[in-house]
Amino acid sequence: MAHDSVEKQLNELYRLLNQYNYEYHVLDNPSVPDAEYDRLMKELVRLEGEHPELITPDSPTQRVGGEPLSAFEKVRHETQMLSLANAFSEDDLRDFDRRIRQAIGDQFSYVCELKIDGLAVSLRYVDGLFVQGSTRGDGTVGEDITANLRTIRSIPIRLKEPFSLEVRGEAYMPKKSFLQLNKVREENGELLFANPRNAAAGSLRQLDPRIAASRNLDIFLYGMGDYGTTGVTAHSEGLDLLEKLGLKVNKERRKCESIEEVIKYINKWTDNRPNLDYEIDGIVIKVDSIDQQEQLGSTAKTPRWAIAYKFPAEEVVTKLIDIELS
Ligand SMILES: NC(=O)c1c(N)nc(OC2CCCC2)nc1O[C@@H]1CCC[C@@H]1O
Repeated sequence: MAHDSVEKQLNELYRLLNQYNYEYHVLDNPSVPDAEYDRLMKELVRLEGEHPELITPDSPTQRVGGEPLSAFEKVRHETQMLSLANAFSEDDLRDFDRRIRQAIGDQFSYVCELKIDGLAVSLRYVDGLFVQGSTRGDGTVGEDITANLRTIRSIPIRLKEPFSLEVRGEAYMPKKSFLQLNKVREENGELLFANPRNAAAGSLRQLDPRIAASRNLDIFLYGMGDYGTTGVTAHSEGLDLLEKLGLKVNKERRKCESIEEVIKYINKWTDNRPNLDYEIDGIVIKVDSIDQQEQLGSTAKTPRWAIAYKFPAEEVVTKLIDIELS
């Protein structure tokens, strides 16, 4: 390496560090020990220190931005970020299924996804480079939280192929990180977060990206702003494409050929939910074909081709608070 040009050395370090970061944070399957990653990162920091003019925004050293922002800019979403109508029972699911069949007939498939209990966000990539990230907001206008989203290690700064697309997903805080964060806050006499969703939302609304970087946030992507240029004809294909590009997509997704299969999937995850290391508040059910989604259309706020089955709210064990009788 010593004789290569500095640019070549930098590019090789980018390539290795991005690959190892992807294996660790997206595949959860590192091929080298952490010490090797740290050694290469130190080497990159040293080399960039000697040649600061060669530092580029997609360098692995640029994930955690510099100064805190004074405020968040507004971002208008190219296509509206819809929310979901809810189903609370098997009957609600059968009504949903009946409405679909009345509209497009019986020849269609569903895709079921775990409903991640976090904060809906949008990531924009241009020629493969992560250029902007924002909150869903009211579905039309959100807040620019690019600096905070860059700190999420499972978000690639550069896609594996130079696609320009807008992807949507749920940023979340893993259960373990939530418990650890509240333990530290309790020790420091600070207010505790009520649940991982609030902790994730609170972390992404920090103006100082170093705070967001310290919160061990993660993300699952679940869709695109529009499938137009990708040539994808089904939602399930779209998710496979996002995975191919290096984005983190939840592996528990499942194609279902009938509402019966959907109900079996829901029952499986009702029981298995405690074993996940992130919180889910339900199951999202979507018609798979993009053409059929377009035939079904949307209301002002929610698609007619998707619904969220919500788990019954767990009985909240209210901790008896000893009230000091003054
Ligand atoms: N939270 C989720 O895991 C999730 C998901 N897996 N899939 C979708 O699909 C969108 C696409 C069209 C309407 C909803 N949305 C999700 O969360 C939504 C985002 C906004 C409100 C819900 O949290």
